[in-house]
Amino acid sequence: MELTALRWRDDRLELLDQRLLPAETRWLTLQTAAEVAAAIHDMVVRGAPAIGISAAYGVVLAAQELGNTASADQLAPAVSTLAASRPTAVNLFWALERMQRTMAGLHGAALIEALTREALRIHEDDRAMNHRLASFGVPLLPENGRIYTHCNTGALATGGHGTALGVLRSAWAAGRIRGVIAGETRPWMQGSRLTSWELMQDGVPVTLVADSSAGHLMQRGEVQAVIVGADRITANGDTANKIGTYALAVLARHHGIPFYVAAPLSTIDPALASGDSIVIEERDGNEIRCIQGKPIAPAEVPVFNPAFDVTPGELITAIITEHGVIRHPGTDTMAAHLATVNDDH
Ligand SMILES: CSC[C@H]1O[C@H](OP(=O)(O)O)[C@H](O)[C@@H]1O
Repeated sequence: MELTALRWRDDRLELLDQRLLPAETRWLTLQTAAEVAAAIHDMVVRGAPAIGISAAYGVVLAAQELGNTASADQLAPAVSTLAASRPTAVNLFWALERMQRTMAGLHGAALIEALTREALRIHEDDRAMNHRLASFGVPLLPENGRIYTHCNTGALATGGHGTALGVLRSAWAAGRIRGVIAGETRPWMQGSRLTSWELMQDGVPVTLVADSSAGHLMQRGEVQAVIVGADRITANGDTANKIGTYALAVLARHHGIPFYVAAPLSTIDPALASGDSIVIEERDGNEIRCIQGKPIAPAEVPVFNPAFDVTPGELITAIITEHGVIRHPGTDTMAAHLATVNDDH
């Protein structure tokens, strides 16, 4: 059975609590929009697409609570609560906007039914889209290469299969690559706790490494390409992704190694001209002072804990979406890609 981070069952949202993986598999059942917003903020569920899908179901839960009084106006507070859960991944706001467009002219049971259909569509579309995205990404990877990836961009971060990790899953299944190197991804350890766990379940050869060894591995010729996900891509191809991504892009450029970003169209934010405008989430300092709640630093030491950084488009070899490949990301190539999408839809 395909691994999933979330499921909609009996009109309730069930989330796999990713804070406990890989030691414990525990599902939480959520009944309100406020519970979903808290789960997103606390990273019970994380990953840009998975955050958007969860927020969409959060709107359905809010509408169910309102019942016959459900309307766009009545749902506005719940939408605002969900929108405030995390600031960087644009998929959250994209999904909420799709749900708001669905509300037009509907009330009560009809509104609840329409919102439920839309949330399920967002969920199913994401899983199908990841497989299409992977089909464009696999041919880009060096044959028999070992590919470095950062953070977690798999089934646990999306509606299923994954973005960057979806490309790697499909590449392994196609016999294209010989394995994956997963960076542990401090401080939240998505690489060690989630990516290595996902890949081992699928029998994909994975080697877990400390983030700090990435340059050494590239210098020794152990890495043939890097592929990562994204949380927000601006009109000129600048890409916000998990903290540490920018350093990997600089290292890859220095060593002449291709650097790919895999992300759905819902992660592209053409309203922002460049990465300078992206809000970078700062998280609690104890995520760095502690590991799994155990102190590894003085309790009062000042901490700076940005959850993301921005990689300039000129350091990215190509951005892979479900619609194709954007080589040499920049304002013109991004606009051309989006134009072909509009032409096809
Ligand atoms: C396809 S997931 C995209 C993105 O989300 C992750 O961040 P977080 O775990 O904090 O939600 C990471 O940046 C992934 O690359």
